[in-house]
Amino acid sequence: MMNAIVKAEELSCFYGIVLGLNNVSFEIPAGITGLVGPNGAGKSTLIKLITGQLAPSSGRLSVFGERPRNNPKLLGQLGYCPEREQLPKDLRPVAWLRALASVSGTPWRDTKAVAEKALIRSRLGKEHWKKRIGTYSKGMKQRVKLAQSIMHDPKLIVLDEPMNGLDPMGRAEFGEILRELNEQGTSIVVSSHILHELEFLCSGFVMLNWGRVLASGSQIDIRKTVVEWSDEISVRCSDPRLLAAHLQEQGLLRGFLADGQDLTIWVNEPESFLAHWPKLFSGCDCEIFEMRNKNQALSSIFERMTR
Ligand SMILES: Nc1ncnc2c1ncn2[C@@H]1O[C@H](COP(=O)(O)OP(=O)(O)OP(=O)(O)O)[C@@H](O)[C@H]1O
Repeated sequence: MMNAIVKAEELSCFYGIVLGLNNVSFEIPAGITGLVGPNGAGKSTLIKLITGQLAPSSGRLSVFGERPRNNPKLLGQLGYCPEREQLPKDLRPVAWLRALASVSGTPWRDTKAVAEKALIRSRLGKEHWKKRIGTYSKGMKQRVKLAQSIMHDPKLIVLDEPMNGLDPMGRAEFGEILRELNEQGTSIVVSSHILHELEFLCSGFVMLNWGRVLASGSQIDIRKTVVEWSDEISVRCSDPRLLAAHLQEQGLLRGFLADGQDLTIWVNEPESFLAHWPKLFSGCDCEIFEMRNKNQALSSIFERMTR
């Protein structure tokens, strides 16, 4: 890939014998990229590798062409927004950010401007600046954390599950802020265990599960992969032949096999089928007991990610 900003080659990271990431290779271009996968998939591990907090156990990872570990020059170009909340309840946001900027080497007289600019960019309304952070909503705290990560004007911001706990409106607003930062030239890597949360925001994804990359690339690339993996679907139901006829009438099937209460179907457009199956099954007088993809692992991931 031309101009990859993050490149992993056969990258592994183990915690003792626990597997964090297992031999993954992928590239992330400039733009907004989602790291998606269920809990324990390896998202935080990857984020900690990108931000130099962990060292690879084997393989290579480069960010803007350089190794992140023990690389202060590179780390100065990265912003990190951790999953955990580590904000002081009793401070007001400007005081907190000024302290951080000062610790990072900004001359004290400049810290006010730096802190305020970051709060404006992360869209924390000025009317809230006089309140203590402890009184803030989840969404407002996220904005303070974001401001914290962009004070030094990084080229890449990495955010670990920033949408967690936000309501749909809060997620949409936070997405807007990230999009605006990206339009101003900052690349963004953002993780979530819910694909749906990031679908509207990210141009590309790295999909992880059990420390492995299931798929990576643009939304279009990934959809193609998912389609290839899951065109065979098994259904246990009260009347397989009736259901097969119902689906066939709608032109959805390439083929089917009915055996007792088991129906195996090969669908033409798995992605759309899996997204709409309740609607497609409705109107058929057949009770559905269970539905599985040929690739079990994928079906559960797919379900969890697309829910
Ligand atoms: N400090 C650690 N010590 C031991 N094992 C760890 C440590 N951190 C993560 N792991 C393990 O590594 C694997 C990947 O975890 P990781 O936190 O990267 O996943 P994740 O996708 O970020 O999940 P979550 O959304 O739950 O944070 C899991 O099996 C996890 O238990």
